[in-house]
Amino acid sequence: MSRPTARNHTALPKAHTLIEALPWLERFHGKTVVIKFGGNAMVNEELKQAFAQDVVFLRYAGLKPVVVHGGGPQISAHLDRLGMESTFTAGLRVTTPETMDVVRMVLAGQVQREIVGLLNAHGPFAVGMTGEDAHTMTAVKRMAEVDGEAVDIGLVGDITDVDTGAIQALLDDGRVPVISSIARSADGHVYNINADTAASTLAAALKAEKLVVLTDVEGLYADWPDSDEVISQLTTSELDKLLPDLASGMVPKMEGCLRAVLAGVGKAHVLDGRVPHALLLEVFTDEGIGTQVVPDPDGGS
Ligand SMILES: Nc1ncnc2c1ncn2[C@@H]1O[C@H](COP(=O)(O)OP(=O)(O)O)[C@@H](O)[C@H]1O
Ligand SMILES: CC(=O)N[C@@H](CCC(=O)OP(=O)(O)O)C(=O)O
Repeated sequence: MSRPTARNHTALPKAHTLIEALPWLERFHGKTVVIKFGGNAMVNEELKQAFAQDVVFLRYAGLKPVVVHGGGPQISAHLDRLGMESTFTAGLRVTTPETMDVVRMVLAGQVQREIVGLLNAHGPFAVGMTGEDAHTMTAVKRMAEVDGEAVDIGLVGDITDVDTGAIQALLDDGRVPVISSIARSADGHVYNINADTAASTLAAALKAEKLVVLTDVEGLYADWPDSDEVISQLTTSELDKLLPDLASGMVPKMEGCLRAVLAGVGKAHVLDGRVPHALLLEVFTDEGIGTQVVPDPDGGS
């Protein structure tokens, strides 16, 4: 079979595309990137495989990707199959002990396994774990806030401590940790953690270079749901002012981005996971996609 020659007229644009990645490869080599793969971004096989290719590409390019996954729609679908209702208060799932069993089974037993399988089709990279493993995330019970009142929503937790030891050991060994948003409390309860919160807390604890949140919208809309104009960049103080006006789906994401950048993560991005290879485009090209949160120029909040 004959190979196209290097003089082929299609070769130069390809070389330009590869060279465009060079400054980013230089900048991010050896750096940790936390990627939150939302349940709503796991729409079809093609997108899931493109996501796995991107993560493995980052790994081969010398970055240290850490995947934190969601699975809200998958949990709701399973509860539905069991004839159990899904109830959300202030964007958080009301989690009874029976619901928690399903959350744990779907996140750690189904969604995480699927992502691990997709990544490991490329090599022995992915190792699945939950926040329970090796005390990676320790939680306390979290209440929801409705009209200024604290509401009990069951076994929903907030992370109080992160032990990055197990994740670091996996990264040092060249692995890609794939983490489900479940955590244990010091007194042995298992809590359901919002996956955006888990990803941003881990990004902060790992002192990641970047947090990338993949979801099912193009980014943060300025005037949602009335307009689809995406805010391309926000500083932490601009985001802080905007947070009280945001609708529920975006609150944990944008709160997480703010928390991560204030804690020293270089940048946080919300990207459209329905666009194939959105992750790769964000990390390795000059293309400005989605919404990025950057530190204030003066270093303040
Ligand atoms: N200002 C906003 N900009 C974009 N999306 C918004 C905004 N406010 C609320 N949303 C909603 O947030 C959703 C994303 O959150 P969520 O459904 O929790 O996704 P995921 O499963 O990826 O975590 C969007 O699909 C949209 O319906
Ligand atoms: C407390 C809480 O609401 N937990 C979420 C955990 C999964 C999640 O956050 O998944 P997405 O990122 O796909 O929404 C839930 O039970 O749905």
